[in-house]
Amino acid sequence: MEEDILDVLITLKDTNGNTLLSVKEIKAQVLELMLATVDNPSNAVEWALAEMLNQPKLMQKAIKELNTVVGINRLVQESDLPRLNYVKACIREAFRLHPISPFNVPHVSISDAIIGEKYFIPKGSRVLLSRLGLGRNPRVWEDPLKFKPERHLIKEGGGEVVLTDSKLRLLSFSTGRRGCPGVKLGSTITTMLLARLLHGFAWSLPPNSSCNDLIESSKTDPFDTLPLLAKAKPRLAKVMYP
Ligand code: HEM
Repeated sequence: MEEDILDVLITLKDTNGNTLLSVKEIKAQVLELMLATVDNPSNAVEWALAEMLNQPKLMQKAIKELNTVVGINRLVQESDLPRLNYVKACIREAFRLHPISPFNVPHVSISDAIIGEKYFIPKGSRVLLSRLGLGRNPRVWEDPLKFKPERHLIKEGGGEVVLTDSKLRLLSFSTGRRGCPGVKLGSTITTMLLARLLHGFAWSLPPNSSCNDLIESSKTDPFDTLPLLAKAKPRLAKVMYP
């Protein structure tokens, strides 16, 4: 039988052949994986939906892409994801504008370093990267507070949009040896979630929705109120829904 991650954690041994991780440590590892896998995609997708409901033209563009790539006679499959570039651009924009936390997890420098020929970081410094500072930096992003997925589309040659940014112009999965090891899985889950929600349902805002206020307040207080309230109506044939 194939081992899953829990089997691997339980059977890990130290150099003397003794069990490496205690039950408490295994629980902590599993909890961390579950939080990383659930919280990041749901936060990005919820914000992408809110922004797209606030600018219905963007929603229409994404639906057009889904109708072309997938059609309406089957559900979105993993093999469709490389071609759903507009949907991925919307997710990148949600990562840029609405990160799940203000800072990346702290790192400690293991030696003296000079960054960008300007900044001296002494050995032992605790370094925090500001996700908001990167994603909303007006020197990097034109009209930084505007949700504009088009900025992530690769103009020449129509290359594939990916959710990582190795130059750290925005912080999605971070980079380097402590960067997220779940890039492939995280990208698949997030893109599939948004693609299936948009493909399977027509979304609208209830009367007197506070969606616009939510987005406006996120410009001044980025970690202000969620959840988003929205109505979903099936848009595919009845047999398509299990
Ligand atoms: C959209 C989905 C995800 C996003 C945006 C995301 C983002 C991140 C970020 C920003 C970090 C910190 C990197 C750093 O310290 O510089 C991180 C670390 C980590 N992520 Fe993810 N992640 C996602 C999904 C996942 C998934 C699916 C898994 C595993 C199943 C995972 C496992 C981890 C682990 C174990 C670390 C700690 C790595 C280390 O400290 O060396 N993540 N993630």
